[in-house]
Amino acid sequence: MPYEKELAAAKKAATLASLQRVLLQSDVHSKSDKSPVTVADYGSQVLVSFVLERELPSVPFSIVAEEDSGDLRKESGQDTLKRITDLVNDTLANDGSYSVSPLTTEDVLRAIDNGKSDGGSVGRHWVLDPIDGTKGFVRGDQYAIALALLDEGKVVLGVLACPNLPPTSIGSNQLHSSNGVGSLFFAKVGHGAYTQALDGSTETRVHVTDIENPEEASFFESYEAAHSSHDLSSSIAEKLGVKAPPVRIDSQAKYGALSRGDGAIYLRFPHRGYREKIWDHAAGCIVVSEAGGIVMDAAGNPLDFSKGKFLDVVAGIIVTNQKLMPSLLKAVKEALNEKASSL
Ligand SMILES: Nc1ncnc2c1ncn2[C@@H]1O[C@H](COP(=O)(O)O)[C@@H](OP(=O)(O)O)[C@H]1O
Ligand SMILES: [Mg+2]
Ligand SMILES: [Mg+2]
Ligand SMILES: [Mg+2]
Repeated sequence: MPYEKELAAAKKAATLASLQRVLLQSDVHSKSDKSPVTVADYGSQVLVSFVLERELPSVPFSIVAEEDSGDLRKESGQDTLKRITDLVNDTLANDGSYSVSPLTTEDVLRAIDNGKSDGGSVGRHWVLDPIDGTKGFVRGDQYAIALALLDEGKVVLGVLACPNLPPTSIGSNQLHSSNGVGSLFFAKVGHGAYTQALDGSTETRVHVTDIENPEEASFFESYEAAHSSHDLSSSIAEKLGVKAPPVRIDSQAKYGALSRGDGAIYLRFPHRGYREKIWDHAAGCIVVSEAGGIVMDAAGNPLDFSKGKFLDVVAGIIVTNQKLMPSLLKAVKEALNEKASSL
């Protein structure tokens, strides 16, 4: 079966990365674009790179990943580098599946730098967001380890590990895992999407909701208003006739929750000038598509992951089922036109 080994390796990598035990509020740093990064973001990138290299030793290796080692190579980054190294070694030792001598700080820097690839339309490239939703992670809310594989520019498999998303469906007031077990979602092109509890229970196939009436639909959007216009999505929801208030959660956990029918629509409208990155959508996109949903930009184009690390979309990203997409696209067009004429 195509991509079977790769999917198994990706599940193992994302699951191991989700087992890091960290003190939440500490160790938050600011990157040059002012966005936060934590010891756990780096640790996760190291662990995923390490597991993929171990599990797929014969394959040439390319990863397009969010984090880089620049700040950790500076004098001011030495403390953080040490903490990342300890965290990764603790996680590997607790897991026990790999008998290795502890990684050195040099090994850690090298593993982070494995993520330097530019991706593109030729060959195979892993796409990694080691912690998606860092702000959610720091708050103790939703976050995801998101890993996908591109082959000739197309996403062929994806895995989302969501440590704070309960394995049973969420309502708007039950967003947190009550027993501490999270959810894993995975999909392979042409083979459907599946979920299992992050502690490894049996897998079940997932489908997006089959709701046709927008009045019965609920929608997801970013928790952070800086990441997506809440005004625009409420205007779209109103035009469409959605009654329920927005469900705001961080990260690609939104794609996971949508793939199992917890909500019907995901709206994302970044503010002017922001360019989306492939690692923020690749894994979520294949999980939802294989669950029967559709992911498009606001002009109705499919997402193109073949152009390098950026994902150039028209105006925003919208996700829903086949039945609701035509009326959603119409509502989006109207809301965008209204916004343009009011400027
Ligand atoms: N100004 C902005 N507009 C849109 N997205 C942004 C943004 N700043 C950061 N992001 C992205 O939004 C992601 C989180 O998505 P969400 O809003 O759905 O929780 C972040 O991922 P990281 O947390 O991996 O950096 C980051 O890539
Ligand atoms: Mg980030
Ligand atoms: Mg992200
Ligand atoms: Mg991230």
